[in-house]
Amino acid sequence: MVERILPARHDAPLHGVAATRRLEARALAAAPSPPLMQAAGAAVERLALALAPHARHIVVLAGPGNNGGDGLEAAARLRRAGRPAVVRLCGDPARLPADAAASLQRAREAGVPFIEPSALPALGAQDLLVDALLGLGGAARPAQGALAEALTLLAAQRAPVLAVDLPSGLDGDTGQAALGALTVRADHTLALLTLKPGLFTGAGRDHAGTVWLDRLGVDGLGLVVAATGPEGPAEAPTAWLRGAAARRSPPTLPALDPRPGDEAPRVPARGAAATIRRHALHKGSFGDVAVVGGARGMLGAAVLAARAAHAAGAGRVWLSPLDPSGARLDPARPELMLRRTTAWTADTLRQATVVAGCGGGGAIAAVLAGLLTHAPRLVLDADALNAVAADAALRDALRARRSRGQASVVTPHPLEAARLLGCDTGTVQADRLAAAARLADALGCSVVLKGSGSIVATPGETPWVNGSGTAALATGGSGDVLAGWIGGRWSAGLALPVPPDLHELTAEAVWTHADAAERAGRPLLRAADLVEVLAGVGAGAHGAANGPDGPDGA
Ligand SMILES: NC(=O)C1=CN([C@@H]2O[C@H](COP(=O)(O)OP(=O)(O)OC[C@H]3O[C@@H](n4cnc5c(N)ncnc54)[C@H](OP(=O)(O)O)[C@@H]3O)[C@@H](O)[C@H]2O)[C@@H](O)CC1
Ligand SMILES: Nc1ncnc2c1ncn2[C@@H]1O[C@H](COP(=O)(O)OP(=O)(O)O)[C@@H](O)[C@H]1O
Ligand SMILES: [K+]
Repeated sequence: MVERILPARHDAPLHGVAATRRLEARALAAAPSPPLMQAAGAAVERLALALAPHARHIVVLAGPGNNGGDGLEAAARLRRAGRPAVVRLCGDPARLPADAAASLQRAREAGVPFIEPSALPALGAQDLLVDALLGLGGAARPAQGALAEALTLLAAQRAPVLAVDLPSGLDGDTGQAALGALTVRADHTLALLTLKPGLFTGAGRDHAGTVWLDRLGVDGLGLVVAATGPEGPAEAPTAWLRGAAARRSPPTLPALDPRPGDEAPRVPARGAAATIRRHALHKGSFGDVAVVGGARGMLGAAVLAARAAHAAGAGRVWLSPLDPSGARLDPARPELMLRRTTAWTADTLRQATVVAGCGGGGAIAAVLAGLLTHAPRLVLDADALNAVAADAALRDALRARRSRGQASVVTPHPLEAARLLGCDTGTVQADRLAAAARLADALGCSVVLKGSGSIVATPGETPWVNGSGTAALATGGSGDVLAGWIGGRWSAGLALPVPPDLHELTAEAVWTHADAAERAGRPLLRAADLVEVLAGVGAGAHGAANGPDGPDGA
C-alpha cells in the first residue's frame, strides 16, 4: 500500500542506507512474492497514475542501477496498461544489475519506447517526469555523461517530478544535496521499503516534496517495526520521524509469532494521554519556570521565552532580566513576574525549571555556574550555549549534572552546535543526526539541533527527526519561544500522573512548537504571534495538537 507520510500524522521508523540494505537482504532471503523490484515498479505505477491520471506523457529517466530498474519496471507496467510511458535510459544496458536487466527486458517486451534527449516531448503540468536515476546507491561525485545530461534536463522542466525512493543526488542518511545544483527537486518522493532520515532533515524536505511510502509487502515479515516476526528481530530504526501526538500508540505491528523470552517492542514511549489540567489542581501543581536572559538591548528574547513558558502551562513564570535597568513589567502579559536573579530565594532555584540564555549576551556567563550547579531542570539556549562553548569549566559543569540526577536540554541552532563541537556549520549540517548525537554524548544532555527537520538526541535513546514545521519559523525570536516552550512543557508535565521522560517531552515540545507555526497557515509567523498560537495548545492535554489521525491511501 502506498501511504502519504508528510504532513507527519504519526511517528514512523526511519532507516538509513546501511539499515535499509540489511533489511533488503533479509527480505530477499525471505523471498517475498512478487520480487521487490516488481513490487517497487507496481508502487511507482500506482502513484504515477494517482498523481497524473490525465498525463499525455510520462517520461521515466532511468539510471544505471536498481533505482533505474524500478523505473523500467514501472514503465513496463504503465505501457501494458495503455499509458504513454517512455524511457530515457542513462546507463549501459549490458552493465545493469540482474534485477534491473530483467526489468529492462520486460519494458522492451511491453513496447516501451526508449528515447534520446533530443526526442523528449514538451511536457505540461498534467504530465509526469519520473526520476529513477539514482537512489540508495547515489554517490557524491560529479555526475557525468548521460546522467548529468538527464539531471540538467530534469532541472529545466516544468512538469511535476516523482522521485523513486530518493530524489537523485540526495543523501538518504543526512539530507545533503550531494550533487549540488543537479540534486533533483521533486514534487513527490515515493520511498521504498523504508523511510530514509535524509528525506526529513537538512535539505531533504526541499528536495523530496510530498513523501509517500510503500513497504513493498515486507511489513508482514516483521522486519520493519515489530520487535520480532517470523524472520527474527526487526531492523532497529536509525531514528524516528516525530509525527502528530494524536496517535498515542506507536506504529507497531503485533509480533506475529512471539517466542518465549522475546523483548517487548523497542519503540519510544509516549507521554500519558491524561488531561493535564485536572479539576483539583492549582497553580503550584504546574510548577515554576524561571527565565534568565535579556541583557541590555535584548530583553525581548527573554520576554518571548517567558511568555512561551507561561503559554505552555507552567503555573508561575519568573522573568529575570540580566539588564539591571531593564523593565519591571511586561504590560502585555502582566502575569509574568519580573524578578532579578539576586532576588531569587533558595526555593526558586531548588524548584523551578530554569530557561537560560535567551538574549543573555555576555552577562549570562556570570550566573551560569550557579545555575549549572543548582537548577534541577535546565534549558540552555543561545548565549548560554555560546558561554558553554567558550569555557571548558562550564562545559564540565554541564556534563557533571547528569551524574547528579540533574537534567538538561540544550537547543542550539547549527552555528551554536558548531561552536559547541569545535567545528564549522557545514560539518554540522553535513550530518545533523550525527552532530546532535555527538553533542548529546559530549554534554550528557538532550539536544535539540534546530532547523528544517529538527533533531532531538538524548544519550542512549533513538533520535527523533521532527516532522513538523516550515520556514514560517525562520524569523527572529522563534528559537526563544521554543526554549521557553520546552521549559514550560517540562514544568507543567510534572503534574501528570506519569511525567514523560526528557527525550519524549523534548520531542513533544519541539513538535508542538513547529506544528503550531505550520497550522497558523501563514508564510511567516512573528515570534510573539507564535506564542499566542501556542497558547491554544499549551493548557490542554499534554501533546494536544491533535490533527486528524490515519494515513491517506493512494
Ligand atoms: N534496497 C532496497 O531496499 C530496495 C532497492 N530498490 C531500488 O534500488 C535502489 C538502489 O539501487 P542500487 O544499489 O543499484 O543504487 P542506485 O541508486 O541505483 O545507483 C547505483 C548506480 O548509480 C551509479 N552512480 C552512483 N552515483 C553516481 C554519480 N554521482 N555519477 C554517476 N553514476 C553514479 C553507480 O555507479 P558505481 O558507483 O557503481 O560506479 C551505480 O551504477 C534503491 O534506491 C531503490 O530504488 C528497490 O528496487 C527494492 C528495494
Ligand atoms: N526553515 C525552517 N523550517 C522549520 N523550522 C525552522 C526553519 N527555520 C527556523 N526554524 C525553527 O525556528 C526556530 C529558530 O530558532 P533560532 O535559530 O534559535 O532563532 P532565534 O535565535 O531568532 O530565536 C527553531 O525552532 C528552528 O527549528
Ligand atoms: K531517484
